[in-house]
Amino acid sequence: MSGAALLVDDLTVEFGRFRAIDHLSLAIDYGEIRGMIGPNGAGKTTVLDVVSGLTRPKSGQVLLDGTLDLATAGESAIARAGVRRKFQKPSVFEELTVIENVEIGAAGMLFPSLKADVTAARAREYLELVGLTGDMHRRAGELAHGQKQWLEIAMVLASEPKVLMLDEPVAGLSDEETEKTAELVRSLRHPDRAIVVVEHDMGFVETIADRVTVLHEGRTLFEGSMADARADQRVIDVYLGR
Ligand SMILES: Nc1ncnc2c1ncn2[C@@H]1O[C@H](COP(=O)(O)OP(=O)(O)OP(=O)(O)O)[C@@H](O)[C@H]1O
Repeated sequence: MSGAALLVDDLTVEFGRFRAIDHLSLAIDYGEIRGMIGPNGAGKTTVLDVVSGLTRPKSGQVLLDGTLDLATAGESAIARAGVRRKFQKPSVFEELTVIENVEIGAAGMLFPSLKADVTAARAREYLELVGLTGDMHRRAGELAHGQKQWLEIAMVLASEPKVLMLDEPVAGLSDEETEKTAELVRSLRHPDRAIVVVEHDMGFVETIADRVTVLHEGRTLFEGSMADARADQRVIDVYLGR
């Protein structure tokens, strides 16, 4: 696939009289890893919420493959179309084993009506990818915080998403775990997949993102490489220099 996976077009989101997203337009392409950064309250989570069908905009569209409008589609239709999100806090089935978690997959948890079961062989492949094969028969509840994050990434991957959204994937992780997560996320880049990462750890973002979008007050302040973002005076003023 090529071209835009997600096309956010003139999106406006309001909570009461507060405008969280203000006529935002942006495109995220297949094959890319996009960092979505900006100060607290900039609107990053709100954008992910609209893409996943949790928040309805006042106006505008979010097109998947130029056709399905995620701004009006239902949550499970969005998931069925291949849009998946890993929330900040890991949510795994603590009582099940690591491999059972992947076999069930993220869809099984969020949308029981979706058939997302994967075979044990496939589940092993995903566990290998995230470095958890040695732990596959342990109870998921016994894993360390970082390992739970990686397990949940394997669960989300099991549904082979075209759009993968990661919400602060390295919050609370050690430097070593952060480095491992960066390596993992880079390995997920695929021509048929678009990856969006919201994160405040700029070192992490720099090592994974092809481009970053800096949001500020619900609008795009900057779009380009992380290196150029660091040198941009407006970005320094509202975010990086603080
Ligand atoms: N359900 C809601 N009701 C009212 N205001 C909301 C709601 N959700 C978000 N907001 C407001 O919208 C703005 C954007 O919030 P959002 O969570 O998208 O920011 P963010 O960029 O993700 O910030 P952070 O980095 O702190 O997670 C904030 O001012 C927030 O208080």
